[in-house]
Amino acid sequence: METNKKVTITEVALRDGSHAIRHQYTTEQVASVAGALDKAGVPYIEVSHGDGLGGSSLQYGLSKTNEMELIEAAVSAVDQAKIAVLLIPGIGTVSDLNEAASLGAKMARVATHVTEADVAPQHISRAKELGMETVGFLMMSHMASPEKLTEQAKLMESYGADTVYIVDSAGALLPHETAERIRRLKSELSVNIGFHAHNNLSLAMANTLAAIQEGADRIDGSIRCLGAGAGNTQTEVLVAVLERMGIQTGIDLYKMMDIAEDLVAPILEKPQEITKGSLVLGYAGVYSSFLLHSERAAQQFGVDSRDILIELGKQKVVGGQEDMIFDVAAELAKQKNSLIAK
Ligand SMILES: CC[C@H](O)CC(=O)C(=O)O
Ligand SMILES: [Mn+2]
Repeated sequence: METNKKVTITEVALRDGSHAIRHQYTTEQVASVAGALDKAGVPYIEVSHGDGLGGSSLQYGLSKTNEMELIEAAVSAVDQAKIAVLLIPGIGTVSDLNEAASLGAKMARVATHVTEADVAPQHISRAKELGMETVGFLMMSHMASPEKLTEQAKLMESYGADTVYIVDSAGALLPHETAERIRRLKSELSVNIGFHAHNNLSLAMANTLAAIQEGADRIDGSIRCLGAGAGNTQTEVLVAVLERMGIQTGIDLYKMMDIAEDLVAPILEKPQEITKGSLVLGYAGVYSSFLLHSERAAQQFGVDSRDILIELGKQKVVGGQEDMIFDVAAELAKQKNSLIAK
């Protein structure tokens, strides 16, 4: 692998990690983690509800703290780092984006299902008008062929995205599939290409390195693996690995290790690991953010959460269809009860 290369890291624990702690971040936690990440040299820190701006709802999970207060706290805590926000059109609105920008957010990551980039232009243009850096974030990328993904990535580029991300929302991609997708985007687009992994099949690091090898410019990580499902590529580990490979991130490894240990570990309800539930997310190709919802539905309906996830995978359920989790659980319970009654 080439050396003297540079990779730009976006830390997503304060957004993707929100799923793992049921959106219970406090302003104190966000300010202390963002401030410490800033001092460690992390260039971009994403802060929002797990499902992006406007995500706080019964459908996606209510936030303990209004995300605008979290964004404001993060902005005040940093000197060099830029605060990013995630926005899924339809969940987040242009007025959410206006408010986040007025509070000092400098990057908008506009996220769509991998085949639905065409819902993004309005939000990308508004973010640009607001002077924000823009990212087109193609979620559930394992569900599209490399050809389809390239077509959708080109749409994001045509709307003005400065960077286009391949997002492995389910942690389902294998390294050769990641490499193939990044290679195509690098050869057919002119903008920066990014990669966002989930570790459900223990492949986040392998996929990330495959992406970097193919020329990915930007990589997402979550410190202490604090992200949905089994978490993302673990940022402090990535910093160490890239340092060993001679790839520059500008991030201080010792400081990151201390933040992980002293500030982030205490936030976790339990250590991040690949549980049977998160493994099935990757195996069945289901949104990582569905994990806790499925576990709750399994308990409520007395069924196995793995069966719910496998069925959701078969039905190719996508983000925004969280209500299907309960429908599937209810259907499985009905089938189970009718078998018992026979
Ligand atoms: C529901 C939004 C989602 O968490 C965005 C993301 O990080 C992903 O698709 O992996
Ligand atoms: Mn994610």
